[in-house]
Amino acid sequence: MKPRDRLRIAMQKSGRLTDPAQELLARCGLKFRQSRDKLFCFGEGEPVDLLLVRDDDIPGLIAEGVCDLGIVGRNVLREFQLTNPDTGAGMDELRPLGFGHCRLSIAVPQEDAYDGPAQLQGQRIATSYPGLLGEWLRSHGVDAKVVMLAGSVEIAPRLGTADAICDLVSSGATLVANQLREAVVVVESEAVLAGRRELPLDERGEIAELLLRRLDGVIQVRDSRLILMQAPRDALAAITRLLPGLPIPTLTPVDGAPDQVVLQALCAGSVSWRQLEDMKRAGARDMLVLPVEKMLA
Ligand SMILES: Nc1ncnc2c1ncn2[C@@H]1O[C@H](COP(=O)(O)OP(=O)(O)OP(=O)(O)O)[C@@H](O)[C@H]1O
Ligand SMILES: O=P(O)(O)OC[C@H]1O[C@H](OP(=O)(O)OP(=O)(O)O)[C@H](O)[C@@H]1O
Ligand SMILES: [Mg+2]
Repeated sequence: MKPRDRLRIAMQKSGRLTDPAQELLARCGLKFRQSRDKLFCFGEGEPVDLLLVRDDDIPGLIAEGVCDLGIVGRNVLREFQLTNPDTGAGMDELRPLGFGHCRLSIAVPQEDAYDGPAQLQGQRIATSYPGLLGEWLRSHGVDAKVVMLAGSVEIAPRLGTADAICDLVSSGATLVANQLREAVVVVESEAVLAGRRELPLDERGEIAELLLRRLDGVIQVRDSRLILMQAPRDALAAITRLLPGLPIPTLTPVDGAPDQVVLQALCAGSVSWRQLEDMKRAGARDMLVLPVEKMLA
């Protein structure tokens, strides 16, 4: 393979992870020129290009060295690692990304009660995730038959081809529509940044490090709010106790009002109206709550 000096990131071409992944990369300052076939996007500014593919292909592309990093569901990454132990061993989940939340769960027909793993002994379980299901069954000492299906897994019990299923669940609506009940969670999933455990030691490694630092800055502040207010000094203790995430505020004196300060704090999580009203009752005024775009410590 020809050596590359540009970093290449794989992401889903079209699906649930596409928009949030694109938005995340944009927040990291990456801009791409879309090529005509829209499978390869050349990065403008930073030497980082994008490959748009089926999500199932992402771990393999990283393992083969075609891409350096990928944005993919933990469910897909782990399944690849379990079913490709040799190539999958050097791969890692570098960062959880906080979107694409779902879970891989075992579900049984609604009329069946679920009273533990032993109930699945000898049953046929339909899934697109034989690696993850197989690992769960082994670790719970259950001997069951794994029935592999590429899609529409939820219909298998009604067709009589399986007794239970193991598939992704988000709202649970698909399970209900197929008269199934969620019995047990096998994996909690979200989108992750996947990559090889050892980043390349060359220029690409340096770009990857830079990207990881930017990503950390974006992830860290994504749910944060900067709060500004004026407050009497003697109310500071009470107000600080009301700040979400209990941050240590920065205080600035107010000219001509020695008993007052301007308080600034980075709060983890949003600040509700109720919290603002409580702070106002404690003596705060002129409160501003601002979203935070980036952070570099
Ligand atoms: N309700 C959900 N159902 C399925 N996956 C979800 C859900 N919510 C989040 N996800 C996550 O989004 C990922 C991509 O889901 P999507 O349905 O877009 O994939 P796909 O149909 O396999 O797409 P592709 O065409 O790329 O193969 C899943 O692997 C999972 O990690
Ligand atoms: O708990 P819910 O919110 O109902 O989501 C779960 C369903 O979503 C996914 O299917 P998707 O809609 O992507 O269809 P597909 O499997 O045909 O791609 C998944 O395979 C489940 O069937
Ligand atoms: Mg797929």
